Amino acid sequence: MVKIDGIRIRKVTEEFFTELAKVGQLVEGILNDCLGLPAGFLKEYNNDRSWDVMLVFRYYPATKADTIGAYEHQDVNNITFVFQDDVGGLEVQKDGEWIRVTPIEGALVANVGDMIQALSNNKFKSGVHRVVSPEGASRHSIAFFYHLEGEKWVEPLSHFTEEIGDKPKYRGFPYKEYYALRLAWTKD
Ligand SMILES: O=C(O)CCC(=O)C(=O)O
Ligand SMILES: [Fe+2]
Repeated sequence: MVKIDGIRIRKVTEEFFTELAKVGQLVEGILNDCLGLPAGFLKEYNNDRSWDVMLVFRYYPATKADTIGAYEHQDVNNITFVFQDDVGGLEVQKDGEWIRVTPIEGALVANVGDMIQALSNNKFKSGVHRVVSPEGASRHSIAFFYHLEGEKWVEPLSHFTEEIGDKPKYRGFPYKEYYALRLAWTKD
């Protein structure tokens, strides 16, 4: 019988969550600089961590009828971090081709989400990805979704629109509106 130490699991999970939120801030700072935004802009804008979520997944082995663990999608949030085990299966789309994200021990996959795409007026695109079901084994992964707080107003930043003479490709919206639409869409 497996003995489960609930208190320890909770402690480790909370520590892990806290550390991943810090990684989120770090990578967001790198994106901020790569996008040419004023220093600390995204940090100040995305200053509420109450919508961040961490999920643990188990993907069952492929069957004849079912070979996809997670269908092609883009993440709704700012940045997602994925730890996948050595079974693999995560794929990212580039120029219409699916490219395998090879598992590397200890590596963290960082995925740009829809909010970075909207804020940057498509300068950085949200990555299209999927998970193919493993052959003859189950796959496990942990995903940390670095979000915006729901009330946060999202619109293409002036840096990528009026300042360079480009039209906004998106209207402004509160993040929770888009999030609710995407959740409803996933349930269909
Ligand atoms: O399990 C994975 O590797 C990725 C999961 C994923 O793409 C998602 O939950 O949005
Ligand atoms: Fe995803």
